[in-house]
Amino acid sequence: MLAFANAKINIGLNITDKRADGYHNLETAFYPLKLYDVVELLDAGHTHCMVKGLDVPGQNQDNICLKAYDLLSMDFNLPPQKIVLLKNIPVGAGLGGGSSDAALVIRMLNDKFKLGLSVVQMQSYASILGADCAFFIENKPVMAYGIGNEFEDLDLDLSSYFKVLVKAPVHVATSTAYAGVKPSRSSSSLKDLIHLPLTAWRKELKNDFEPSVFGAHPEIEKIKEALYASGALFALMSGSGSAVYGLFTQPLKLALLEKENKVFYDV
Ligand SMILES: C[C@](O)(CO)[C@H](O)COP(=O)(O)OP(=O)(O)OC[C@H]1O[C@@H](n2ccc(N)nc2=O)[C@H](O)[C@@H]1O
Ligand SMILES: Nc1ncnc2c1ncn2[C@@H]1O[C@H](COP(=O)(O)OP(=O)(O)OP(=O)(O)O)[C@@H](O)[C@H]1O
Repeated sequence: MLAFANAKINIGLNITDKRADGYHNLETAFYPLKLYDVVELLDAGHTHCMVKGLDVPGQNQDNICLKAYDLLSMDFNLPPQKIVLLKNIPVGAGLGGGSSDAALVIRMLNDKFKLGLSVVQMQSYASILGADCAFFIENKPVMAYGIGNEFEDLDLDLSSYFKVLVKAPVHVATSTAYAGVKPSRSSSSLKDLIHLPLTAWRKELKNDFEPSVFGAHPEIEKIKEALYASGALFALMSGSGSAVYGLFTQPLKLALLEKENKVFYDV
């Protein structure tokens, strides 16, 4: 069985407070992108993971895909599987690639072995593996709250915009990025602001990770500036970075940015 795990972007991200368990409450919008890892499940003599494509830091045995398998194995009698991951979504980019792979493994195991799990049950398994993992079970635009695993439907369609994603050669670890932010409650809620015309987003929407991540890596801020200078209606760093996206009315090529960065078009 073979399936595709998509990336996400955050459209606005307010970090509202730090919780007693060390995690942070936030308010964000998740939007799925057309940028994919590929996951294949094959029956095998023993369960293991093979990674191809982009380098994933750490050992294959620590891959989050195996954590997803192990989690379901605690409740179901699953035959051993070889999990082949073709990694294409940049890592340490704020695009949720690892979380998406893990959510996809849960969905694939549910289908392949007819486990009968509901969406809510799969979301609750996914939440154990990562804060934003549950989003990838349904993969539809949502407002997210709590630690990023409480959802409200969001009526948002960006399919008419040409989306460009730029990944600087910098790995930003999520935990380091959270440690750099001082949480604060915003006076206006993102849920209201996101329904303003897209041309107002530049002034109204923010990502609370940007000040500290841009401070540590000025080249990421330069990418955002370059996207605006090239005509983006809206540009923002995704999640904890380092990827930055731009929304354009027309297709374009950003040859200068391609020199130093990986640029993905029409995502
Ligand atoms: C930055 C975002 O991509 C925004 O959507 C997500 O919040 C990241 O979610 P994620 O990668 O699934 O995060 P996890 O793998 O669960 O957590 C990684 C680390 O990030 C921090 N973390 C994560 C989520 C959250 N709401 N508060 C946190 O403080 C914690 O230090 C945690 O140890
Ligand atoms: N399948 C996977 N894909 C990506 N990273 C993985 C995977 N499995 C384990 N990891 C570990 O997770 C780390 C990436 O997590 P981090 O939160 O820093 O990045 P991210 O790009 O925001 O991704 P995510 O939101 O999916 O966690 C990697 O350094 C790697 O050690």
